Amino acid sequence: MIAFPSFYNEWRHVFKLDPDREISDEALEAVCRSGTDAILVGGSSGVTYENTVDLLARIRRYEVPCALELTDPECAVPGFDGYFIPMVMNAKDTDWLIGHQTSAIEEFGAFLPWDSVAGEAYIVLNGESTAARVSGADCGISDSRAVAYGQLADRLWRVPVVYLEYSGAFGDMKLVRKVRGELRQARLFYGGGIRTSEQAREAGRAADTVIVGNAIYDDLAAALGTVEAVKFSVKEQDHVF
Ligand SMILES: CC(C)=CCC/C(C)=C/CC/C(C)=C/CC/C(C)=C/CC/C(C)=C/CC/C(C)=C/CC/C(C)=C/COP(=O)(O)OP(=O)(O)O
Ligand SMILES: O=P(O)(O)OC[C@@H](O)CO
Ligand SMILES: [Mg+2]
Repeated sequence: MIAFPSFYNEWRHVFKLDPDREISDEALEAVCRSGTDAILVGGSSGVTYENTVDLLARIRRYEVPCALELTDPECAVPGFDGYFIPMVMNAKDTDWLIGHQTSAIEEFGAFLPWDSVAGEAYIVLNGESTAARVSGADCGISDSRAVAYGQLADRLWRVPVVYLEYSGAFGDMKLVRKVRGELRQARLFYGGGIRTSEQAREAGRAADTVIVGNAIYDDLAAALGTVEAVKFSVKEQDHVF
């Protein structure tokens, strides 16, 4: 029997680092030694094999687990602890839901370390974000539609991660709670616009895993403060069956 991937199951707080953005050695050390549960490497644009290898090599000076979000087969660098493959549930063009992923697997699937690979069912909700632009996501969906996307991914497709993505803007925590409350096996990742400890705490109460990205580059001290805020927050309710 093939083991179900679970390298991310205990993660509460994650820092997302973008290979296309510069980070000093000092800042990277602070991020890696912050007590975060993992570093997720990924970006919606400008990610190359070279900048991904370079970032991985620098992160490997530290003990923190490190996973890659695969957004282009060209950037599939070996040596990460795990790999995520995003699928955008609310993409207008199904290429971003299953098209690009299927083509990549058809061509390169034999080289994937499948036991360390997990799908992510993205629901992209900030129309201004790069992920929304790249995938042509329909961000004007109703709450009930977002909940239904989560249920479909979780209950029909058994995708292990549902990712509510507000990249660049702090999202609606009521909706995050609602979507998570309807998941039976998937973990709910939340990411977007976390700039303060209070926002991090709120997100930590609503989601299983909280991802902080852009703040690392814009306000490192505030970003570092989110680790403790998430880790000491208590999730409000657990999965309802
Ligand atoms: C590991 C290994 C050795 C493998 C070798 C074999 C191999 C090449 C296998 C291929 C694997 C595979 C199936 C790849 C899939 C590639 C693919 C095209 C996936 C589609 C990804 C997708 C849906 C992209 C749309 C945009 C999106 C949802 C991106 C993810 C989220 C993200 C990174 C958001 C943050 O972006 P950022 O740039 O920070 O945005 P802001 O400007 O808002 O900050
Ligand atoms: O960059 P921010 O806005 O923190 O969002 C985090 C992450 O969800 C991006 O994919
Ligand atoms: Mg970003």
